[in-house]
Amino acid sequence: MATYYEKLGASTVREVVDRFYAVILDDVDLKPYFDGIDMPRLKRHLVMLLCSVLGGPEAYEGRDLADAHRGMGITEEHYARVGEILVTVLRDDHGADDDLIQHVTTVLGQVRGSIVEKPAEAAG
Ligand code: HEM
Repeated sequence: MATYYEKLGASTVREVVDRFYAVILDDVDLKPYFDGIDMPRLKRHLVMLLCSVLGGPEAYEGRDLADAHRGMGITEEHYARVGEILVTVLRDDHGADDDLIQHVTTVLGQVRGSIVEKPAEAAG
């Protein structure tokens, strides 16, 4: 059976990552996190990560996600927004099917705890 990676294709993954960061850098709340960041390197690492999450042969050679995001004070809300951007780009711009979206959503749930440092305030 074809992996998600085979269905989508490596060049599509690169397009997804390009578009993903373009949308993020266009968001006034998210942009400041990326000030001074080496974007080509960041893109390369996210492409590797996404390829391996989707079942491709690339090994992820970036930093551990908790180490990479430590001290940024990423909020629950910003994490959710970034996750939505990724899902929207995959689904609406690149026609990813429900199975693939479900898989990515599951992984986003799994890594959330390593990236979010400021959980949403409890209501009330
Ligand atoms: C949604 C899930 C996320 C994934 C899968 C993800 C993935 C990654 C990856 C693979 C890297 C590169 C690590 C390395 O340098 O080796 C990275 C770095 C980074 N991420 Fe994320 N990220 C996520 C969410 C976020 C959010 C919500 C923000 C901020 C709003 C963010 C901001 C950054 C920044 C600024 C860096 C660069 C760190 C540096 O180079 O010093 N990320 N992320």
